[in-house]
Amino acid sequence: SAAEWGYTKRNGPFTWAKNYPTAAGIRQSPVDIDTALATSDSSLESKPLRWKYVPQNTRTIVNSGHGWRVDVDSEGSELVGGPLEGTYKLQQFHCHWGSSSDKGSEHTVDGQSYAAELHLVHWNSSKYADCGEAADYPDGLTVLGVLLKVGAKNPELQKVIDLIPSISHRGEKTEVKEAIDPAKMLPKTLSYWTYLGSLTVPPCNESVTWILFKEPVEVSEEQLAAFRSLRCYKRGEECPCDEVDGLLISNYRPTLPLGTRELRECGS
Ligand SMILES: Cc1cc(C)cc(S(N)(=O)=O)c1
Ligand SMILES: [Zn+2]
Repeated sequence: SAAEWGYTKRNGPFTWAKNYPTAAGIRQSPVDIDTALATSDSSLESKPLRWKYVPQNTRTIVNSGHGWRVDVDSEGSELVGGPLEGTYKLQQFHCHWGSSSDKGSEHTVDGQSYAAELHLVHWNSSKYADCGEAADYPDGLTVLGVLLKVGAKNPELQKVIDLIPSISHRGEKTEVKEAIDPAKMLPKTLSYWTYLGSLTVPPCNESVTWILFKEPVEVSEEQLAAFRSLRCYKRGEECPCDEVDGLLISNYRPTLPLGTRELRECGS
């Protein structure tokens, strides 16, 4: 419907606050990472970030109309340590990109955009029953962010790309037959920045502890082009968005002010 949020002039990030007032809050994401502001924190260094994923638990990939999303059976996964209290479980992962590879990441670093950004969404299973409930609490969610830059073809992400033709239109979904290992999409060095923020999509709940790895991971131009071949409208319907024939060529939210929030870092 026309009211549906998106990334075009008519329904894009600058219109979201109309229907989703939280989008105008003071704990919003993404933000520009001003590396000079980051404070290193010994407590982060003393509790290394640790994760365990079950590749066989990656279930389905869906075209949400806002991008692709791989839904995961949370059982057996866990993320602990670093800034986190308790255990978080993996719920889904997805990506944000731009119409050309000079932009597309959601977070920027000292004003620099990357070509894309991968998000692994986790929910606090120590305190809440599921992701939906957790999304309503300030300590409910944690998203691991990975900056993607143009380079070599990413073999693990290629398993996602191979499925894109079968979810070309909004609402289409398919089984993930070949297990995708989220751990293989993370950078080698585990240095990261962390701050308290929000979902970067409506309703923009202010319930996310962001952990953004410092080291970018490579993805090829062809793989980025595949992301941009997704359509934002349903098969058989005409294109509601004023994008080039409804292609999802860009789905990143511009940065919001960090304000008085603390930005911490772990590792060089
Ligand atoms: C829970 C959730 C859902 C979606 C679609 C996207 C996010 S994000 N971009 O904040 O990682 C979080
Ligand atoms: Zn995201």
